[in-house]
Amino acid sequence: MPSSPSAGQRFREAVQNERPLQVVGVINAYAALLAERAGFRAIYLSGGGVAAASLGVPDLGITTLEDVLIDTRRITDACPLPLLVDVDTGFGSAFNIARTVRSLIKAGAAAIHMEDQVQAKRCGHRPGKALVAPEEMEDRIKAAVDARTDPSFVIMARTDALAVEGLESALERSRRYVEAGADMIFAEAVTDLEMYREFKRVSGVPILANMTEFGKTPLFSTRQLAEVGVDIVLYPLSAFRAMSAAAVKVYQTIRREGTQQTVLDLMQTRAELYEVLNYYAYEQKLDQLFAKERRDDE
Ligand SMILES: C[C@](O)(C(=O)O)[C@H](CC(=O)O)C(=O)O
Ligand SMILES: [Mg+2]
Repeated sequence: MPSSPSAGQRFREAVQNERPLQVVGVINAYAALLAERAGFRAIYLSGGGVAAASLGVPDLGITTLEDVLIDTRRITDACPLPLLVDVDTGFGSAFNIARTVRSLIKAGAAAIHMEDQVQAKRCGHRPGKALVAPEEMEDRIKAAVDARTDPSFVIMARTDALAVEGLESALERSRRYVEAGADMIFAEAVTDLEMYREFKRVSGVPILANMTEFGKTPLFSTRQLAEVGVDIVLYPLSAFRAMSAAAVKVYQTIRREGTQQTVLDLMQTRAELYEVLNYYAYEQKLDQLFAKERRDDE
């Protein structure tokens, strides 16, 4: 067991210290550095984001544990903030879920969210979702909890039931998932602010609200969400959507105009990039090392 607070402990502390805790999606290690500089205390690896950005495929359960681990490791190597990772349905049955949990802890993740959809899952804000029985989801949660090598590692259960079975069922499932060992609840595709209050009441654990854009949930403010007891607010793909729109503009302009002159103001400058990466400190280190080598040679 590590002596300094584990990633899971740091995530739990962040949930306590900031109310509600804003968690932003980081599509790669560099985005994680940008989020850290903007002042966020926790970051997120989106399943839809791994699918789209790392593989160029839709969010339909196509990615594997390995795909998610690669992105997780790169992010946790670069950035100390606690990372919540989307593991979709856990990547298999009980033993696979155990492996998912153990591997993600080793990869430096702080928390996972796992959902009650069938393995051929869909984005939570699209039609055609199908769920497993609550008993099967309870088994998934028990497998995850049992596999934890760090008791602070956060197992968050996501329920997609609201859109499929209605509010009563979603609430009942949340209650059961907490009883099975889930530390926190992710109420997916919520349509009314007041519903969060119900999720909080029945589950009695921290609640996450997903403020993904262009979906089923209105873009509530942190103040509105705090009033109904939400503990964590997620912005899974906001920066990725903005980066992608900027990229389209830049590509189209260069192609059309034969120069990037008119889109320079969309770009981060070289100096800004280097500042984020601490480039000059690396350069100085190199200079020192080489100077030392030269002295050693003399
Ligand atoms: C949170 C989510 O699971 C994700 O993978 O980022 C997605 C987000 C989205 O597609 O907008 C989801 O809500 O299903
Ligand atoms: Mg997802």
